[in-house]
Amino acid sequence: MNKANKIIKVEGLERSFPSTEGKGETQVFGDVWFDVKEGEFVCLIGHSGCGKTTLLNILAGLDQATSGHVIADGFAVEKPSLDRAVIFQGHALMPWMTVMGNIDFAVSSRWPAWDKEKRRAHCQQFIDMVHLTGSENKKPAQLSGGMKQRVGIARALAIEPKVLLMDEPFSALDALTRGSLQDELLGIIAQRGQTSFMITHDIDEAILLSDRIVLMTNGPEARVCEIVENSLPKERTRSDMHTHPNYYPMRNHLIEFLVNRSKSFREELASASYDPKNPPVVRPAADGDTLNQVAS
Ligand SMILES: Nc1ncnc2c1ncn2[C@@H]1O[C@H](COP(=O)(O)OP(=O)(O)OP(=O)(O)O)[C@@H](O)[C@H]1O
Repeated sequence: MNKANKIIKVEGLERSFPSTEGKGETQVFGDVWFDVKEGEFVCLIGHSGCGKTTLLNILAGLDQATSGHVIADGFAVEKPSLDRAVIFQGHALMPWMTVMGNIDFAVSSRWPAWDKEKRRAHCQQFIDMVHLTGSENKKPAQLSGGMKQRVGIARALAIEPKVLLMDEPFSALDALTRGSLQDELLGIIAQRGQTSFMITHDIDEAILLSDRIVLMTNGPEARVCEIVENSLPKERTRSDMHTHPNYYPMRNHLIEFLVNRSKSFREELASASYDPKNPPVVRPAADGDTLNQVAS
């Protein structure tokens, strides 16, 4: 795995919509620059309305930026691609199809030349991976919320995307189901070295899953305030991460951002040292935070 290979490059992205007053435009976010490297898990955190879903939709090719670009594996994103699979908040499953049918539909789009037997064997691997063995012939209405989201994960991974894009995939689930799915996702992603980008409101989810966390200030005119490097060991689990000395420095830094800095960032933005192309990179840790400006 080449950590330096940037699979996604977000370059000066801006999205504006016609303002509700009918005059001019309202900028949701602008001058957004960051990247996602091969094999990396990047989370985006920000308050409601800062444009997280809009940004993810642009990464997926489902929406167009007002200005700026997204480069995915060397090419400008202009439309959806099977190289970028999306897992939505809702399950977005086809209700008339079985678990196998939903996954097979995606797999047959990816590899139209494969015969049914080959497709089914491929789908089965991913059904087994998300622990849905035995539920192949069930329809979405016969599944719990967690099972439906497992189908969404299996379907996204089965097309072997270069990047997995996730928009708060566990937010509608109860805490226990969310926890077990986070654990499973962590294991699957580590095993496959899957490059991933996830939007979340959940600080612990971000600390558990991500290598880096992009902090967005409040909208309108949201900006990337900072990039936080995860200072916990890569081999963390949900049950042991709280005991690591770097856990509270990480958590407190993220809470402080959401409670205060996401609102007051305009003052930091005005400081001469802030460069949107190279937002500050901070690594909160028990032995003191390290802050560095990293050239992109
Ligand atoms: N098609 C659209 N037309 C006009 N305004 C839009 C459109 N889509 C999004 N917006 C506005 O853009 C802003 C950001 O919306 P978005 O859903 O991206 O935020 P978010 O950070 O994902 O919020 P949440 O965390 O609540 O899901 C909101 O003010 C929303 O009203």
